[in-house]
Amino acid sequence: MSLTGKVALVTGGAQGIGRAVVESLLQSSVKVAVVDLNQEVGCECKVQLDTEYGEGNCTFIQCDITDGDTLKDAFQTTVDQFGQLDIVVNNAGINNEKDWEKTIQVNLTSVIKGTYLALDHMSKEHGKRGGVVINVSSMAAFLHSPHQPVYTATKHGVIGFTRAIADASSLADYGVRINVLCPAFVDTPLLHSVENEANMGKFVKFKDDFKHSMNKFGVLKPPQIAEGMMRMIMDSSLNGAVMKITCSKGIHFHTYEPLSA
Ligand SMILES: NC(=O)C1=CN([C@@H]2O[C@H](COP(=O)(O)OP(=O)(O)OC[C@H]3O[C@@H](n4cnc5c(N)ncnc54)[C@H](O)[C@@H]3O)[C@@H](O)[C@H]2O)C=CC1
Ligand SMILES: CCCCC/C=C\C=C\C(=O)C/C=C\C/C=C\CCCC(=O)O
Repeated sequence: MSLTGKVALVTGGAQGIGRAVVESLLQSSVKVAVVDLNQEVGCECKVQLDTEYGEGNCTFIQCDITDGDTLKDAFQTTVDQFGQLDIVVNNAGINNEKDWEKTIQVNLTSVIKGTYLALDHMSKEHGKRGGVVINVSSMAAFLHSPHQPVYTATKHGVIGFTRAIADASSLADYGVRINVLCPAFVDTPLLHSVENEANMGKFVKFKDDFKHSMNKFGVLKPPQIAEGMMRMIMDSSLNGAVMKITCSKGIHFHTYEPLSA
């Protein structure tokens, strides 16, 4: 897939993994809508991106992705401003075991909504030209970490939803590839939330165990995740693919046993 002239929307794009993805897209001459809850960080991000990549190539849209109408407006604003939509990265996520229902809303429900909105704007079913969606899960989807039961559940859910809707896209010829990316630990503000009782609730007592895991498995940098993301966006053979990124194996794909009768 050539990226020249394409338009992307990245949720949670103002910092961390999303910010690294936004920069990689801008480096490939993609126009980008940065959709994020955090007004202050989002505005700072926009100023820095304008300085580095030139004005008119990105926009910041303040949006709480858990508010369905606001998320819908963010998609429409992107299309109104840049004329089309080709790439959607449903990246925004939180770690909050205390307010675990919010974690489900942000990490799973909003990823589903973001995927359906992406299909509204890109699917051949709606007379559009096709495109690509990448949903961000986590290596937590392959573990059963006692520190983060609901976070883990949401990340399992993102994989299940993405593989199923990718099959639907293929069967119904939506022309939209839908893939999922699962990073191991990445050095972002989210990773430091494990220190806080406000995030971890009663599981905060496991924080030393968690730090032991980080030491054991290592911590990636956001540009390493952006590299995997760009591969998934550009490789037109990928639909329903589950990419893992770890310190030990780098970028690789999860494989599933075929079902037997
Ligand atoms: N940092 C890590 O170790 C790993 C992170 N991930 C996943 O990667 C994704 C990005 O995480 P990080 O960059 O680490 O987090 P981060 O906390 O650094 O950045 C997340 C961004 O999402 C935004 N956001 C949060 N709630 C939102 C909402 N309701 N509406 C709109 N924007 C919202 C935040 O304002 C922030 O800018 C998440 O889905 C996370 O679960 C996956 C594996 C490892
Ligand atoms: C333990 C509490 C974590 C709270 C959430 C904070 C960060 C989230 C991180 C992730 O999503 C990644 C979580 C787990 C997987 C990490 C590493 C597995 C590496 C496996 C390997 O290298 O083979």
